[in-house]
Amino acid sequence: MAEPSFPGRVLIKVFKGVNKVVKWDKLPSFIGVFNLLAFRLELEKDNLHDVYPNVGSQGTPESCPMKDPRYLVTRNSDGLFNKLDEPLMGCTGMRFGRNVSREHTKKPTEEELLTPNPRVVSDQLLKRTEFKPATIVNLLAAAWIQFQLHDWVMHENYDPGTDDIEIPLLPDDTWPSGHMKVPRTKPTAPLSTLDESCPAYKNINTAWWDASQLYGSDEATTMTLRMGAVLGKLKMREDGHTEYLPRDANNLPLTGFNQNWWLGLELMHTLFALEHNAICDMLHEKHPDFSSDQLFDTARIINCALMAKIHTVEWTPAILDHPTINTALHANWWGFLGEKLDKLLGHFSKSEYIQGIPGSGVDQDNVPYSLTEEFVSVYRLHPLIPDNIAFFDTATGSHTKTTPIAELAFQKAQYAIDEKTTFGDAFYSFGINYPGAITHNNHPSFLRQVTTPDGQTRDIATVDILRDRERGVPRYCEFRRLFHMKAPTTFLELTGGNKELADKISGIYAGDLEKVDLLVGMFSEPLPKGFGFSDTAFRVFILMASRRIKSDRFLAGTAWGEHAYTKEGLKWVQDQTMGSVLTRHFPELKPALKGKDNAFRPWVKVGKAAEYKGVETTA
Ligand code: HEM
Repeated sequence: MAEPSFPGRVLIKVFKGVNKVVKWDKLPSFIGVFNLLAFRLELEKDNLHDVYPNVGSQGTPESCPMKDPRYLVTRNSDGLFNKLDEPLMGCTGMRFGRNVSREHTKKPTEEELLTPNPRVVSDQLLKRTEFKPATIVNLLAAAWIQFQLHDWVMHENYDPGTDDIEIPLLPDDTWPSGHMKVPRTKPTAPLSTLDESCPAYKNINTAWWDASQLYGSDEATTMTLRMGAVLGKLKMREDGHTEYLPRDANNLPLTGFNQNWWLGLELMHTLFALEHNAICDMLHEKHPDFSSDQLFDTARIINCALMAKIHTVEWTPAILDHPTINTALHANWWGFLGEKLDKLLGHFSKSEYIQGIPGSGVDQDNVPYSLTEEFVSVYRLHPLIPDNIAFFDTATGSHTKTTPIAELAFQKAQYAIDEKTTFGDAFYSFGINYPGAITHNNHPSFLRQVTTPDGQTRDIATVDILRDRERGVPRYCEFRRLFHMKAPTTFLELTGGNKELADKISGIYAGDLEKVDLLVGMFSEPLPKGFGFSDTAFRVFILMASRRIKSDRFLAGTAWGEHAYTKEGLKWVQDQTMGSVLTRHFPELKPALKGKDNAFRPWVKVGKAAEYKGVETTA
């Protein structure tokens, strides 16, 4: 919890008054950014909650000594030593924190868990009836966010059959086997009596922005991924002119985190593994004295920071296409001085407002860094996934095939790359395919009956509802109040005047607005102009997006500098973009990216691609 300074308190108060008359998104953007800052300061004060009983749980230099001083300037795969005096902070296996105080996160009774029936919510409110595209972004934006999410979070569930939740099915439900069972989330061992009534869950990935989805969340995995590669590189499988991610015995990719795999993740992981290897080549040329470990370590922090920058100044402004957000997010990275002046004058100020959060000094707002249950909930963006992908030839734009995602998922993800489709073609196709809009009745059919490689068949829409309840995430109205937002007082207000939707939701929730699930509420509320997801979700992002950078020694702290990154490395981070990464590895994409300053917005339809009239690329 961070008590704001006097000017901060004034800012919060002023904008509380202003927002009674004008909402933040309607203000001119140079005022709106201060409104967002006021939100952030208030959220930092009230919405960061540790779930450990004492600070000792984050480890001490004595209980967890750093045996190899290399970790002063490079990341440890387990997430250790990011904070030197509390070395376990953000590590693999540490608990998810909370954005609301724990008395609001009680474990539900079985009745609360299943009311209203989550399968009914899935069937009536979430099931895709027709594909509704999100036309402000392309399909790379969907793949990117899942790729990032796998860097930050993942829960651990019980093995199927050990402790299942059985979801009652209505008589006409066609679910196979007639029984829908979902293994419960595994709670961590209680450390206090509070943990009994409000269980805590562990994050099986590191919570740091350390690209653990690519490099692994433990040192042993990282070593495996490097085995057989030289000069600090990640191992790839070469086949003619194409480099692929290597496979395990089950034909799943060998990478840092390979759950919930599909072609989108195949593309992202391949691209950033290639980028890692290109950074190693650059470093080797400039620093021929570097050992393989030094090359790996340095390339990893450069690659991680580049991804953090791409996410901050490219992905987020693409999906939240609003001038105030654009200004605020560029200020997060570059400060109000802006990119051009930062590059011209060099990094001279420690103020995050003047030159951005990187290098401005670590601050965890007096709460140990973790990602939170509420953060996971607002990232449940499964409607982004379409059911089919249309593929095109990069050179001619000719349509080559349209393939159901089910045939491009898990072990089959690499099958899209064949004699007709190169990686370049697949990237190009993602550049002009739309993801689904994050709204009602748009969860893909593929994910509403999906069998994962562990043999479980789940309806992810049902699971999305169930998990938030199970993990004690407040329902929509309470969630909004706890995030300092006004809760709606009627169903009609919730849906912004959409009577048909309001009546439908009211019917499902038996007229009790307080019972409306967070996800359902977020999908119902009217969006600010240009927004791809709800203002409610955005409040969590305002807080947590800055915190991910500001808490991290390798981004905000003492390890942000030439001594760790090298001069060339820092320049690489600051100069490269998603577009330059794509065209470095796939130069054939240049015509499609011509004139595009953001690779997550729909690309140019080259040649014959414009003739294709399928829903995948045509709004
Ligand atoms: C084809 C693509 C995808 C597949 C196959 C997939 C599958 C899954 C599965 C099986 C789970 C675990 C469900 C459980 O709790 O039992 C899950 C969780 C989740 N997915 Fe996806 N998903 C996909 C795309 C996405 C995308 C694009 C997002 C957007 C960020 C996303 C966000 C999440 C989140 C936030 C969770 C909860 C993670 C946790 O419990 O820690 N997924 N997904």
